[in-house]
Amino acid sequence: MSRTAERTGSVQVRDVRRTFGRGRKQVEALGPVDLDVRAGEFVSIVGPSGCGKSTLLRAIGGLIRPTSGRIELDVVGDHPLAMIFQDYGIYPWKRVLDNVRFGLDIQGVPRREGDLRARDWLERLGLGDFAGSWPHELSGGMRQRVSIARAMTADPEILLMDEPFAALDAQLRALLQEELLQISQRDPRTVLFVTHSLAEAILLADRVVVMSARPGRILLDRQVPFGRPRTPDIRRSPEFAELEDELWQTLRAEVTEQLGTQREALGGASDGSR
Ligand SMILES: Nc1ncnc2c1ncn2[C@@H]1O[C@H](COP(=O)(O)OP(=O)(O)OP(=O)(O)O)[C@@H](O)[C@H]1O
Repeated sequence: MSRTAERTGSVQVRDVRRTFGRGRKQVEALGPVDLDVRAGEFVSIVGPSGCGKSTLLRAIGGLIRPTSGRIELDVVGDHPLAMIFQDYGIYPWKRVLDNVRFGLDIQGVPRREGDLRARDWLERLGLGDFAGSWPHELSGGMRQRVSIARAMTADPEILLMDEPFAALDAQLRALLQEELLQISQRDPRTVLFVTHSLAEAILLADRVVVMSARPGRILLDRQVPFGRPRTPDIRRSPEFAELEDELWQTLRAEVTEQLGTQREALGGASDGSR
């Protein structure tokens, strides 16, 4: 059983802002954002392109510092977080098993135990026969499974997933969504999941948060009206369609506004050049 049985892994984001650059090149990327995620809760984050979703995730993951505000994680382990990115983040020079064991190697877990845990997750993700393969020998979907296996093997209290399925074709994406749904129900833990797909967001999460155009703030925070365990069949229910529609209405307004601003900026630039 994972550490969430001890109810750790909650996340508190308080009045967090992040800017990049200085002077005229300064970009207000994020905030102010307030967000509470309970231990064991799965929260999906959606928002227009460039609104600061990755920035928020990277700040929670400790990869960047907020410009202001604070982030608190209620965790007990020394390595409480794992991140999964769109580009898989696996090392081409390491075989599959070594990639999956990598986080454990860093934690100083003995190799034998690391191998057992890594093989266990490779089996669960249908990659048992590929432990000795090189990443280039795998398909995109298999590589993404390797990065999921690596994150899960580390048994993090908090899992941060940044558009993990964006690079996959529609069928593979649907398959991995279903696998992730099963994994997250069998082995619950705190997950923050960034996606551009509203249906994916609802299928997987307990809550969906919609962010505004940059600098991203939280516009809508909705509980998903389906308990656990659930199956992908919920996609066919009227409640699913209703929530998807509500999220889209909010998101649509933001995307439209963003497009308008971009058009104005382009129009201004071309006027100026005439
Ligand atoms: N290291 C950086 N230096 C300068 N600007 C940055 C940096 N990282 C992000 N930004 C800017 O901050 C804004 C938010 O970026 P971020 O990647 O967080 O958005 P996002 O919502 O994840 O976008 P997408 O949905 O397209 O992946 C963007 O305008 C981006 O250009």
